[in-house]
Amino acid sequence: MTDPAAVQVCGLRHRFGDATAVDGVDLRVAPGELFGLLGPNGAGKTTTIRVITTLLPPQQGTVEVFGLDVRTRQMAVRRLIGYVPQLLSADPALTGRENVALFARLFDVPRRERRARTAEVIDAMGLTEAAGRAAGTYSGGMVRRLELAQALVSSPHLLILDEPTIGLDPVARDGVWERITAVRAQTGMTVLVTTHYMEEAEQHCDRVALMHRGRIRAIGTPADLIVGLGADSLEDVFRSYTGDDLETGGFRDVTATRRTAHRLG
Ligand SMILES: Nc1ncnc2c1ncn2[C@@H]1O[C@H](COP(=O)(O)OP(=O)(O)OP(=O)(O)O)[C@@H](O)[C@H]1O
Repeated sequence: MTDPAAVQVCGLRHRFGDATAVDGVDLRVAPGELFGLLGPNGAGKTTTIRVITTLLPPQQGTVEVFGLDVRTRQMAVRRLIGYVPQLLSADPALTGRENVALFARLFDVPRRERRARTAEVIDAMGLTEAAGRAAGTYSGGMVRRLELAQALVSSPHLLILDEPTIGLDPVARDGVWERITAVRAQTGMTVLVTTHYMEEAEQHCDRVALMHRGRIRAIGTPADLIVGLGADSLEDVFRSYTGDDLETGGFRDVTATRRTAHRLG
């Protein structure tokens, strides 16, 4: 039997009242892959991710994580996943080390392994020197890396990151990607990331899915999508699928940036 996909989404649909957020999504992420789910604000990316992480039950369609149905094996799925949401998940009053240790307890890292595991992920995220300081004193990039450490402390098989670099300056963004890439190289972990920074997706993702108005419009390696359309960049590919939506406020950068800036405010 072939190994199950890290994530298998079939015919997923999700409505909020009259609005359809996800409109028949099919998606397969292979084990070990770094997969990017791309799309403007409102495309349905976060809703899709919330179903994959078991935070929202699927209304229609099926979702499996390493062969486990999110509907019937919720707890088993949660144990396989590390999730960094867009919104705050670090406590500004706790030190970096205390924040990570808290996640180690929450995610049932065995007591005798907690201290070493906490130190290991803090080190992997380049936060050893700052680990004794309150997270409220961290820069935006450090907070992101702290949240990555929190998600990694339970050694997840699948790391899910919702807009990991939003609101960060280019140096901090590079720092976050550098750490993600290093952990992945070391562990072979599967990474599913949403981003609307096309150049980052082009540079770091093995494959991407372009999502727009609840549907997947294109899926493939960035290079194949670019060559397939005779485009110059992934940004061009995206524009050809989403049309004017990019200009008419599709990427509400400012709102999203503010949301991040206020996370620890
Ligand atoms: N809890 C909710 N109640 C009502 N509508 C919602 C809810 N969550 C999402 N929506 C709507 O569903 C659609 C898809 O939203 P979703 O957050 O999944 O998109 P997204 O691609 O992740 O965008 P963003 O980058 O802004 O997070 C949007 O029109 C949004 O307004």
